[in-house]
Amino acid sequence: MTFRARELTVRYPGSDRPALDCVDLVVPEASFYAVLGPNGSGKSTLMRALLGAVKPETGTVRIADRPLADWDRRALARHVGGVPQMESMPFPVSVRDLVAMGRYPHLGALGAERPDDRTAVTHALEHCEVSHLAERDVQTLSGGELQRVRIARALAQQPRALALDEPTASLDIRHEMAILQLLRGAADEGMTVLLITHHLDLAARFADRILLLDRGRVVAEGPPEEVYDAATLEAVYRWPVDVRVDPTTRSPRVIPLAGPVNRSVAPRDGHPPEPRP
Ligand SMILES: Nc1ncnc2c1ncn2[C@@H]1O[C@H](COP(=O)(O)OP(=O)(O)OP(=O)(O)O)[C@@H](O)[C@H]1O
Repeated sequence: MTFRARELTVRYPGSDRPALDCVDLVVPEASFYAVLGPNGSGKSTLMRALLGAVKPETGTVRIADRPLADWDRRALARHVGGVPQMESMPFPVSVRDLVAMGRYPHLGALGAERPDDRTAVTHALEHCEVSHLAERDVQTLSGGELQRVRIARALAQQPRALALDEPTASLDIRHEMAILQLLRGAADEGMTVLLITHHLDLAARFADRILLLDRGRVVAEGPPEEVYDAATLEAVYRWPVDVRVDPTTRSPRVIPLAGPVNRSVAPRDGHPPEPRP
């Protein structure tokens, strides 16, 4: 499934500047597409606009060549999944039941689970290595465990396109790599994966294409080797960097250099901090 946006502009109520400013993008079918950019550059807003969660001021979104507005909400939920950056868990619910919610758009009129639904839930729990937590209340999970459960819910949905907003932000190295490999494999098998991340090196390693946003605008778009230009990244992130090809992964690696600010937390009048007791 392809995501297409044309001249997409989103402005939040009361805001003097748009969060997204005339953004064009094409996320090709069966690709792994990463969206990068500094804090507040519009990445989450782009994901919300592509999934119909915020209404653009101007511009259009098409999913699988059909305007977003023409999609039946239930059909859209069957085909397109999303893992938002944050989500509160206000009610006690077991991990298995939360992951099973990913099956809702597929259930029949009576809402009864079929063997296919149970298999999808079991596989999703396994893929995200949370089967051992299946009976736990989600409110008792650690940050990384909950993150993996939320990804499992999206996988249980078996969408044809999946958008994820910083899904590995609280994961350790093993689980982060496992999830990225899983998403890469899903893209190779036909799923369209849209990933928002701050991990420049991992994005370069796993993604086919990168969209770089700054202050709501597209600064660069293309394969990682093209987008990862040191001068461009320095200008966007306002921090000096070096870009090298990693000899092991053969993908670009961004090395943040010593920066111009925040070198010390000592008081500005020159007095050293009080000694600790
Ligand atoms: N609901 C909202 N109401 C008003 N302004 C908002 C709202 N959501 C986001 N914004 C603003 O829109 C801009 C883009 O926010 P967005 O969350 O899309 O950035 P982001 O690139 O995902 O940032 P981060 O890397 O910090 O998650 C920011 O200036 C933000 O403060």
